[in-house]
Amino acid sequence: MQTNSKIFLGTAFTATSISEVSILKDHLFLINEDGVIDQILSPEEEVYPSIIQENEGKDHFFRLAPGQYILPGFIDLHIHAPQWAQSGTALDLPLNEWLHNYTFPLEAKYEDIDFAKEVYEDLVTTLLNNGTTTGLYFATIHKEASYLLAEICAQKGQRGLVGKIVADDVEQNPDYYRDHTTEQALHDTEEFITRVQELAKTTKQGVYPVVTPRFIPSCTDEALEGLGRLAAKYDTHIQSHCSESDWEHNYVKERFQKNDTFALNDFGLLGSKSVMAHCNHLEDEDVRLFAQTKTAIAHCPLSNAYFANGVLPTKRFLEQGVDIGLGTDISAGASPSLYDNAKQAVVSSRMLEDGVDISISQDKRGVKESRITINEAFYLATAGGGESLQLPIGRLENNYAWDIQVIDTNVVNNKLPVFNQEEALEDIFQKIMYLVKPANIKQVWVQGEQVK
Ligand SMILES: O=c1[nH]c(=O)c2nc[nH]c2[nH]1
Repeated sequence: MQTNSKIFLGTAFTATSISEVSILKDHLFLINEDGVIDQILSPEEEVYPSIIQENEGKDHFFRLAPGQYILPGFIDLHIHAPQWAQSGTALDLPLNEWLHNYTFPLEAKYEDIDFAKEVYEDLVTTLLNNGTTTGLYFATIHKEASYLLAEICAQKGQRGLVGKIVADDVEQNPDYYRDHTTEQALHDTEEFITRVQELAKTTKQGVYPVVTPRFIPSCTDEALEGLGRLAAKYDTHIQSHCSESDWEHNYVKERFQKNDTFALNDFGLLGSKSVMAHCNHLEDEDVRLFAQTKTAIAHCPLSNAYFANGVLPTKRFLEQGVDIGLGTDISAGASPSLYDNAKQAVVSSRMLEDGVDISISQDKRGVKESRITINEAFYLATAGGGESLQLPIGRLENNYAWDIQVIDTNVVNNKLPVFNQEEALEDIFQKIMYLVKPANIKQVWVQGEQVK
């Protein structure tokens, strides 16, 4: 091993397929200077005892305590950073009214860089404390505050993918919160991309600029076209909202006589580095287009309960070959925790399968074979997020980044109900997924560096 590298000894869980979680009991994880997993050794390997003997007690050797476990860090595919300031409030209106009555007035305040600093620092720290090692963020229309968010991710050690929002349509956006010309919106986006790409050169874990049309209703055709061109020119990630609610889905159909997916594709906004939030209203041809273009979905189950007018058929879309990860969608989803969203993804899928209106006969009430398991929700929060972003993250495998959370099941203020020292590790894993709180997340590491 190279010098200055790190070695971890402990039991870990990692997704090896959409439905399978592999248990790496008492394994050694050898991490290189770039913060990448170099080797994973099981106790059966010949060199295993000698590596422990040579390294135990040194600064770079980390042995987990009894009751502690390693999980990959979570990957949050959809966060509205400015909306952290209203999380847990203002969820009483449908999407378009919510945007105009609460969200645009709040986001307009991020012209004030001091306000942005206060909120963004608190949010990035909170997400790290919840085990989120990578975040895909919408900022606001303001280029300075958007850049500040990328800087804060860089400083705090989180892998941040950040977009300056574009919203230039005079009809759909209020005067007080709008890109005032399309040219300015595209110019600011290009400047933002090049500045963040410069910042990335000095950031171990990576920060990435993301081309971010808020959603089709916010943008003129010229802006959407220009953003497609910028994404291609700089090979950036792309994010937006797609077919989220009945209102939004129908608005796009009326404007373009086609669905969101095909309109976005015409503007060059679908592709292997594109992540579209929600997508609850996709039809079969839309799903095929996503699979063909390798466009991913950010599934935000808590938010969907308020704004989507339906449940994402996660199981079916996964079977149709679409990459899917999980998003908190702060603040349409009030919780900063992907644990909460993983649980909700399971719950929502069960309700979709069974149906909810008992006045309808049982055989017609639900959508058969829709349920997902907690293993599948774990896949979405980890490996699925990595696939969606096309980054080597979200799995404990050679050549993946050492982005992990150390879970302590024995903390005083949230001890998990493990009473039998011989309890099956499969069951302990499920208890972790259902019951962990930030207090249990003892350490967080990103790209081989400790950030909590
Ligand atoms: O959940 C959502 N949050 C938003 O901020 C937003 N903007 C457009 N569509 C949206 N959906």
